[in-house]
Amino acid sequence: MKTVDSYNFAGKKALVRVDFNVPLDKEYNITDDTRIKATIPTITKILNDGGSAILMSHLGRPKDGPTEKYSLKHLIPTLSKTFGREVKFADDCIGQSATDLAASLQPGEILLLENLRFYKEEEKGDVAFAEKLSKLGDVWVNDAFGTAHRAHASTAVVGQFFDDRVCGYVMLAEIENADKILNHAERPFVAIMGGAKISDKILIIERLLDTVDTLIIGGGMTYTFTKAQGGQIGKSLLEADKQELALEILKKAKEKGVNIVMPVDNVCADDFSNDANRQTVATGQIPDGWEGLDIGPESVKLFTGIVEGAKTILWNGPMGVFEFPNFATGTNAIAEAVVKATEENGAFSLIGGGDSASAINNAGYGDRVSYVSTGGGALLEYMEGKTLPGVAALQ
Ligand SMILES: Nc1ncnc2c1ncn2[C@@H]1O[C@H](COP(=O)(O)OP(=O)(O)OP(=O)(O)O)[C@@H](O)[C@H]1O
Ligand SMILES: O=C(O)[C@H](O)COP(=O)(O)O
Repeated sequence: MKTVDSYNFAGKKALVRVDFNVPLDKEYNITDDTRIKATIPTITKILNDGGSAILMSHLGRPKDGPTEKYSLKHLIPTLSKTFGREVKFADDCIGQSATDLAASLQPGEILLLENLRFYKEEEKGDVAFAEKLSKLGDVWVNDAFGTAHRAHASTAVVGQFFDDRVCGYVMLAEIENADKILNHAERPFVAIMGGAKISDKILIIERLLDTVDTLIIGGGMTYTFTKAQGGQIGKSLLEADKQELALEILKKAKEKGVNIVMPVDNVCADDFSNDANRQTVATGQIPDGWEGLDIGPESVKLFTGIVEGAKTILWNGPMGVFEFPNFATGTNAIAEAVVKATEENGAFSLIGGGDSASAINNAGYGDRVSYVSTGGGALLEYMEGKTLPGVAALQ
């Protein structure tokens, strides 16, 4: 596999697939720019070599063609600031305007194409669409790890039209760090899985049972386990059809000698809102009409004690509804414990993308853990052992 390090971009127009699928607020301000910052090394290398960069990405999941809400033009001010130069914008990713702008691009210049998903052909992996994209550049660079689990035109199919397919720094770092966890985990290895649904995490949980010493489960998915074991969960999140599966996981963990740790108490609310009335109750004793929205103080003590003694940590998914400050205590406490283990115990800590990454970044801890992944689904699929189409296309 060719990598950015070993490739000389002098005089080349690099067509770079990035994952600029970043969260925007109502005024189109970027609320977490991790994915943009992550691409600085790759783009800087291209420009410093004397090449130019044509950036292509998706944003959101537009259904009906061009939509203001999903336009990548909203990223231009941030990109220009990040790269310290004007970033040009093509208001279409193919067609005459994109072709002309790409053709006139000079060494050291950056061009951003409009949202690829404004064409349904992108997600379909349409070959003719991929070929049109390929005409814009001389070499294809894939640095979109966050979208590498999609076999789309720009992430995979386009590769066949280039002699030179180059793996970017983000992609390399993501794979290297995930492999450290999968293949070289120092013990004790503790995985913390949270978030809303068991169904999204089941494959990774099963895979982890083969490698971890302790699996901590928190967040909304714990209530399905509690209910399956006969506990009272009030109106907490429940995947009723996954109760069997929950019991199956517990059984498998026992067989494999993995210690599964779940909350012993929960902060519950009488309404799904930050200002709801709150009470802390033991696990399995949530009254009717109440729902668990965070782990309780005893669980925080239990979980952080385990995390602080770990040598390898994988964290994916929040411990509660951390978007509500009154229910963010558990998630923030885990973030602090991960930092402590990393700094004081020399642990290697990898934070799975999406919500856990924004929780750790918003708490200001992004630089104090070993690695914050830019991938959500992509990281999980990689860790489940799947071949990612975006990686396969580079090989
Ligand atoms: N007890 C709970 N009740 C309801 N929702 C919860 C609860 N705990 C966590 N959540 C919600 O789960 C969501 C995140 O769950 P999800 O399964 O999407 O995790 P994730 O985004 O995959 O994690 P990551 O992004 O770190 O990979 C958050 O929006 C959070 O509010
Ligand atoms: O945010 C992500 O996980 C990636 O950008 C992929 O987006 P998608 O789930 O809409 O394909």
